[in-house]
Amino acid sequence: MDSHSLRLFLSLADNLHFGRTSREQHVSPSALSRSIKQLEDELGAALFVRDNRSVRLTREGQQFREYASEVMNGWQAIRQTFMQDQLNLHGELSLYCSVTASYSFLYDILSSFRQDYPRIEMKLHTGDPAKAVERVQQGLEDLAIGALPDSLPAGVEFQSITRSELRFIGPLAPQLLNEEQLKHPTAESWKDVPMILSEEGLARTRTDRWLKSHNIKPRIYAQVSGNEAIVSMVSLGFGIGVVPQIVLDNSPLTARIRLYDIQPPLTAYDIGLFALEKRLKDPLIAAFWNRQR
Ligand SMILES: CC(=O)[C@](C)(O)C(=O)O
Repeated sequence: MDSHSLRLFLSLADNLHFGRTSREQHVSPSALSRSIKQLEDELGAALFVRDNRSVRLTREGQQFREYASEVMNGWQAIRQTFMQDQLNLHGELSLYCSVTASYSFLYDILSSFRQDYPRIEMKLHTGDPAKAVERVQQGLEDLAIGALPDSLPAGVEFQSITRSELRFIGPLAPQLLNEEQLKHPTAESWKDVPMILSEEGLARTRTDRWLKSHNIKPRIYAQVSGNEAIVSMVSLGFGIGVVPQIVLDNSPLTARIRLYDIQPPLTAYDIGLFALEKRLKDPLIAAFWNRQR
């Protein structure tokens, strides 16, 4: 039994007409019959007497009608209270994320959050997601979005939102890696390959580990902060780089870069929300945190 089946029952009890009830409640006649039948099975009593022409409530049906309308009134009242609480919650919430995150999955999250909590003002700060955890730790942000590190610092909570592969990318022109270099990356064959790397963060650690496992000492052309900046440097032909797929999916420059198939691939990113554990009790932070689950 759920609020939907109670609503259908009450409507049929008012209308005493299957066709009209199914139209009013936007359900098919067969779904309506099924729902009523299920209620009757659960209760072990017939609620309606049906014959070809008419529908009538049984005595049990009349009793159940009183019960159902009390439950529905209680349900409406509690929903109203919760909605009022949401509407009353107000203040500022700061969120740090990359430009990519703000265009992609965060867009939907923020637009529905705003509908439910119209009086909470979001302060969005964009930057390099490699700084997400430290910005939350330093108390500069209430919440931040970034990739889950191999070990999460004590006191910081993480909640996953999406996954994204880490991809090696290069410019369309000039061609910086040939087939041989891709199939057999060695210190010798890669020694002159220019690389654009993140200054810090997980992509950097994972790339460094990969390079080391092939004994490659990278020729670092530039170190940049933020994945969007890596894509733009790479598309300009300055070097090859490593970025999460989601950044490519949202980049205006994808037509100017190529993807390299490097095996085995780097470990994918688990992208999500960070907050300080001790601050999760703050009603504004909790409102945002708990609705992602
Ligand atoms: C880690 C993160 O926030 C993203 C979305 O993958 C990114 O922008 O790099």
